[in-house]
Amino acid sequence: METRKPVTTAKLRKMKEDGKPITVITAYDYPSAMLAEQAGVEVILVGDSLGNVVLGYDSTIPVTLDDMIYHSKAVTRAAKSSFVVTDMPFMTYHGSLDTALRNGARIMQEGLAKALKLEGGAEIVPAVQALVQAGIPVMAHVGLTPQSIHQIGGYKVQGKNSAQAKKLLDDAKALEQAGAFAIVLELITEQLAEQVTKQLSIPTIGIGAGAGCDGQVLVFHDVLGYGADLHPKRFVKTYANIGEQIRAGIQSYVEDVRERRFPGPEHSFQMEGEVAEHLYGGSAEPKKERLTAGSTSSI
Ligand SMILES: Nc1nc(=O)c2c([nH]1)NC[C@@H]1CN(c3ccc(C(=O)N[C@@H](CCC(=O)O)C(=O)O)cc3)CN21
Ligand SMILES: CC(C)C(=O)C(=O)O
Repeated sequence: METRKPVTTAKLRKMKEDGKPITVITAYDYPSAMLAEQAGVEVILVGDSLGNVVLGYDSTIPVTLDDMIYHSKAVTRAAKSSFVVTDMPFMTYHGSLDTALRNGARIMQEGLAKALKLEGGAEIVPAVQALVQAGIPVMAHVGLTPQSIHQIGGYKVQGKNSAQAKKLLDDAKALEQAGAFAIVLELITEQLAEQVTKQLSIPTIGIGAGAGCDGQVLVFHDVLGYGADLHPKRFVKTYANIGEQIRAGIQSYVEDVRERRFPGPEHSFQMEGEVAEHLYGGSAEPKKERLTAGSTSSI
């Protein structure tokens, strides 16, 4: 069905040059990645936001390297042509470069991601350089960096005063210089994001950063209205309400079982008459109780 050529970093760069918006969504498992792939996104991000939306933590800090690898494995099995980027989680690319390289290698070799994403500015340039020199594409991430939430003190717009805006622009340039192939701009003003986008030649991918970025990323569960951690956020647009559909579906199932409407004869297997005869001397008629209750199941 999907005949698209695999997306590459070169293609993303070309899209920026051609002014074509780059589409990115997170995914954390096989079916969600399969649906994102079929919908035609260029990039699937295995974000450490899985800590919030899949694992039920209240930040991304508890997410481990093994968590990221486990979810990457499921996503990369489904993503035939989308470019899969996986977050390096909290504190796995700090300290020695050797540790950053070893952790990055595990995500690439076991998770089969095509690139890694790292949060931070100039301070992570050595880690970005080391990974890029090892042949790994790196996506940078500046602005609101949720792994530093306790230092930042809240999920609020970053780079608002001129000194902070200048620092963010300098960080972005340093990350491009270090070899990053793209950069996420999270929760910054539209004007600052436009400046960064103009001054860099690598694509900028915005979340809560306005319309001037080269691409946009949102969290799967936010886009679809699916489950936990869904207090409304200004920068999110919700395109479906699958949480409601899932709850209603489960409720119908529960009611059908309680009212003996499920399973119906079409979901059940009948014994051969002579086996029934040998077993209990009866006929192989389906259960009486169910016949009187009737079946209302659809499909
Ligand atoms: N479900 C989900 N979606 C995300 O986008 C997301 C996560 N989880 N977890 C990891 C980080 C955390 N993120 C967040 C979380 C909250 C806000 C938030 O409440 N923002 C306020 C803006 C506050 C201000 O005006 O400064 C908002 O109303 O959007 C923003 C980003 C983005 N990431
Ligand atoms: C929100 C995106 C950019 C992210 O970093 C994540 O999903 O963890």
